[in-house]
Amino acid sequence: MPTDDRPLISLDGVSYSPDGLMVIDDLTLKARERRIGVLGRNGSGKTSLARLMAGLVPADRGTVRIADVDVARDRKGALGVIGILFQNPDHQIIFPTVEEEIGFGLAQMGRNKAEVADGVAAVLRRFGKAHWASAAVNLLSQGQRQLVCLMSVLVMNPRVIVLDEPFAGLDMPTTLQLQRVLAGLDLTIVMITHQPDMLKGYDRVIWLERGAMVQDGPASEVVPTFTAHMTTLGGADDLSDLAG
Ligand SMILES: Nc1ncnc2c1ncn2[C@@H]1O[C@H](COP(=O)(O)OP(=O)(O)OP(=O)(O)O)[C@@H](O)[C@H]1O
Repeated sequence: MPTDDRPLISLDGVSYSPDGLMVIDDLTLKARERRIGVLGRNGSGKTSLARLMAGLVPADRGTVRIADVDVARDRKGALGVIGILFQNPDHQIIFPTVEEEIGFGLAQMGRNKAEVADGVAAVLRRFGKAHWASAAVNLLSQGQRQLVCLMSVLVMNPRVIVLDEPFAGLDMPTTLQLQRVLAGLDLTIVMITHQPDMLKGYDRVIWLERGAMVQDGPASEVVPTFTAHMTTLGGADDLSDLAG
């Protein structure tokens, strides 16, 4: 059977330099793996890379294509191929009720009212949360709000989701529950984190420093090197090495 060898994620010579500061420096990345991690210290450019991948900011040089969609130029096309989940759900949520929040993306994609309602009901059912439909988002816990954000992304049926430190601020049981939900998703996940233990078993891990790749390989190779390096840095006797 013929296979499609084109990369699902394709960054070509991407540079991003807001206010003249080089944040992402000539990055090229072709990826088709299902579980991809991006590791790096504070300020290494991880969030900027996530935003570039989702097409939320345009590259100053180079192109970002997800499933052949130029995500910065074709915003409507981008919604159907890539979704992003931020660290803080409150930076993502804009509507007062769960159903409005989840339906927004579908409306942006041009779906009519009935299609939006069907899509929202289906994703709520899928997660056993049909009773949340008319709930006020601000009365939910942070973990529940993060799940609303995840449903808001999944309802658009993207090929890829980028998760930018999605468990920060969540307690251990909530983190473990959300991790289980994510593990069961039949799509490509790009997990942005500075915590190597989040990437156990990942097919591919990119270690980013100062907007450039330090190492690129399976988690079993990159995670131990990254951890050893971070431990050495953490053992230094002052704060002079704080990034930024
Ligand atoms: N729009 C912008 N204007 C100016 N500087 C920016 C902008 N976006 C990012 N930066 C700078 O680029 C660097 C990388 O930021 P980024 O948030 O991408 O890193 P990060 O690896 O996600 O960091 P953290 O782990 O601390 O969230 C930082 O020094 C940040 O201040």
